[in-house]
Amino acid sequence: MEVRARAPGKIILAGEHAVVHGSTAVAASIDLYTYVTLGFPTPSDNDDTLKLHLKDMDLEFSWPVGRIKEVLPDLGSHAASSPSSCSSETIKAITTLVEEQNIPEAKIGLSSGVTTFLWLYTSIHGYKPAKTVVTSELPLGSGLGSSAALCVAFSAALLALSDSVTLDFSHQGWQMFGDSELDLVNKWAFEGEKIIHGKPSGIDNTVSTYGNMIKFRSGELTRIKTNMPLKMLITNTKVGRNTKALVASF
Ligand SMILES: Nc1ncnc2c1ncn2[C@@H]1O[C@H](COP(=O)(O)OP(=O)(O)OP(=O)(O)O)[C@@H](O)[C@H]1O
Ligand SMILES: C[C@@](O)(CCO)CC(=O)[O-]
Repeated sequence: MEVRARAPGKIILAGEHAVVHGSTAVAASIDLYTYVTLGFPTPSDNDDTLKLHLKDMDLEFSWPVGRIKEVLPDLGSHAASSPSSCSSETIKAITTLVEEQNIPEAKIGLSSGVTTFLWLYTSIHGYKPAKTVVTSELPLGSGLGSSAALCVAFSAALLALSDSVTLDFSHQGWQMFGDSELDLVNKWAFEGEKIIHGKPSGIDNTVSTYGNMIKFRSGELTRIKTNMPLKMLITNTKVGRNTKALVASF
């Protein structure tokens, strides 16, 4: 069985950065998406590995599930329905798994995304073998929420194949999650964002999860419903920045 999830990027219209310190911000989703495809091998595939393919980045990772068990022996009973934070010991253990993959120096910035994947995957599906493919229309590190879209798309795909979400697999095309399922996606995505971002306010994963426009303050979300599409011209300066470092400097 295979699922494909997509999550949009965002633009913050007011309150960027100040939102980290409890001010109100307004954000809108944009029509550029990150896509995650997830599938489990069948027994006849004889494949006992967890695979991640970052297609646009031309990077492929593969971990034998036995190795994941060795490094992360204490996952306990993974519970898709109860999002939890990644402890510093677990981050250290996952970092070992990421370092063993020898990411080339020029692409080392992607390692936090890979760490986040391993945390979300093992928290929701434990030691199960799987194949995951990521593609994205979003530029990374440009303020358009690529990390949040990645976390939301990971969470949505992982939850779609868990017992916590019921989907109609005979349906062709995109399906929308219900409100309680979106809530779960958003909570897991926030836990993922914490790994990439350090101290996120949660606005990026929230607008990527619910779409449209939102007002956000200290974790409180107000959905702004508009039937009028908002036209925005976004210019890519191609000057990247690292949001984790920026937020930490305030
Ligand atoms: N498609 C992707 N594949 C792998 N990693 C990704 C992908 N998209 C985002 N990431 C991870 O997110 C990091 C970029 O996050 P960062 O928060 O710095 O920028 P952003 O999310 O694009 O911008 P902002 O948070 O300011 O809106 C990358 O370094 C990488 O670790
Ligand atoms: C810079 C910031 O305000 C938005 C990043 O897109 C950080 C955050 O709210 O987590």
